[in-house]
Amino acid sequence: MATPHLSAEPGDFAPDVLMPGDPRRARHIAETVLDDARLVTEVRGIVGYTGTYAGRPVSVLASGMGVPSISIYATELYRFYGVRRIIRIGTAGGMSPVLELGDVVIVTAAHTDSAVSANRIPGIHYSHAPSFSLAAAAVAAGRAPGAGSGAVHAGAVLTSDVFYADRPATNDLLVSHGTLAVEMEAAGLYAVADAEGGQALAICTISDLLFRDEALSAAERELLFDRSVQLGLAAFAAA
Ligand SMILES: O=P(O)(O)O[C@H]1O[C@H](CO)[C@@H](O)[C@H]1O
Ligand SMILES: O=c1cc[nH]c(=O)[nH]1
Repeated sequence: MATPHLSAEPGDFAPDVLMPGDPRRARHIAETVLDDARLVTEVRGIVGYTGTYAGRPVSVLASGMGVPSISIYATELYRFYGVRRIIRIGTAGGMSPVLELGDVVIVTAAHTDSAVSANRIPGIHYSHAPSFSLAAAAVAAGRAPGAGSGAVHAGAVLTSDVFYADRPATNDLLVSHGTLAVEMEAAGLYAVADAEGGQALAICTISDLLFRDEALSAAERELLFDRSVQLGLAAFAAA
């Protein structure tokens, strides 16, 4: 049975789903990483594919941008399609000066200004955290020999509703409290996973730096995901 946002049939999605924001990135992952990938949904151009990787069934579905969008797709996957684990394959803006373009951040916590989370549990400042086993497995894969060049970090991000934000003082405070980067979905994914009894992780590639005028082109952004996809697949296999 289809949902309002997914035209896939029951059983079309694997229990493990990689979730990039961009539908083109989802197609690229399906075509270059999965074996025997087949299209299972394309409502609103949000494409999803299911195939195998190293003999294990794996799906990839785009999330669109922002907490509301990823919350819809993650809820429908966990609630109606039997999905158990979702790993977001995203980009993020580097806030901490320890980061360089192309570095990978395994998101072990997500602060947020998102209105979606503001009143999730009234009176409570909710902690947005990933599955410990997925995060630990991804960190271990990032430290393994042959994991590729560029640093792999583990730490907190800001999940923001606002892409074009002008808040240097807030950013300084976040960095002084250990925040590494900013993106727009991880906290929403983690909260939905908690609410639906699923597991989740976000692995983000640094596509631009907020403290220095450097950014990757759209084409470079597309190519840089290979390493985070490999870490995500290794985490699925090991966790
Ligand atoms: O590259 P994705 O995964 O979409 O992630 C980041 O890029 C988008 C903003 O350009 C937001 O969705 C943000 O979280
Ligand atoms: O949300 C995002 C994603 C990438 N880069 C940013 O600056 N913000």
